[in-house]
Amino acid sequence: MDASTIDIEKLVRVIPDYPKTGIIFRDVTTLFADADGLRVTIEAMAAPFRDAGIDLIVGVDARGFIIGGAMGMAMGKGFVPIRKRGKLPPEVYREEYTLEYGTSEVEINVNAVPKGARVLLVDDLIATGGTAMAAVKLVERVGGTVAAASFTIDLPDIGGSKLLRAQGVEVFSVLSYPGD
Ligand SMILES: O=P(O)(O)OC[C@H]1O[C@H](OP(=O)(O)OP(=O)(O)O)[C@H](O)[C@@H]1O
Ligand SMILES: Nc1ncnc2[nH]cnc12
Repeated sequence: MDASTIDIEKLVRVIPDYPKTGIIFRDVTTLFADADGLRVTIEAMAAPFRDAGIDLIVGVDARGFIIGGAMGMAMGKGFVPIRKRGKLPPEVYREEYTLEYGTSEVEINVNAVPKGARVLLVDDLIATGGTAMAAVKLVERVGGTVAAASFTIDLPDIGGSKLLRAQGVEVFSVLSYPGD
């Protein structure tokens, strides 16, 4: 099956008012539990960046890890994790940020990215862009550049993808939900 014959949107479960009232939660675990859904999504996320001179994939704890390893395999690149606070061994850099339903802190190992590396940032979803902007800052602090970012889902009206583009990052998403 290819992207034209599988409706991946149908595989994303929608949960209103989770984890807080007013949030429409878009759950990709149902999409990734489906073999064709997983493959078609990863291929679609990788396709725009095959000739973009990407050196490395970086993904954010935890749903970004499901995508990150698969993207590394699909593109023949390595994968580096950005983790929630306290999960990586020293030495790390840390950034605090706000997301659609709270605040959090993420970390990267100080030597995780070769100096000057062109990074493709991947995650399941961009809403406020708080998580992605924290990831951009961490990659820059270790000497790399986020050249592009690929998401399964964009919630464009919340503004994160616009913020990221304003930083000079090329942004792609497979699915988009205006109005969320
Ligand atoms: O654009 P933002 O408003 O920052 O929201 C997007 C982030 O929110 C979710 O992660 P979450 O922090 O819920 O962690 P999880 O992957 O561990 O579920 C999602 O996987 C993104 O990383
Ligand atoms: N609406 C949403 N659905 C799933 N994950 C999210 N992360 C931030 N906002 C989200």
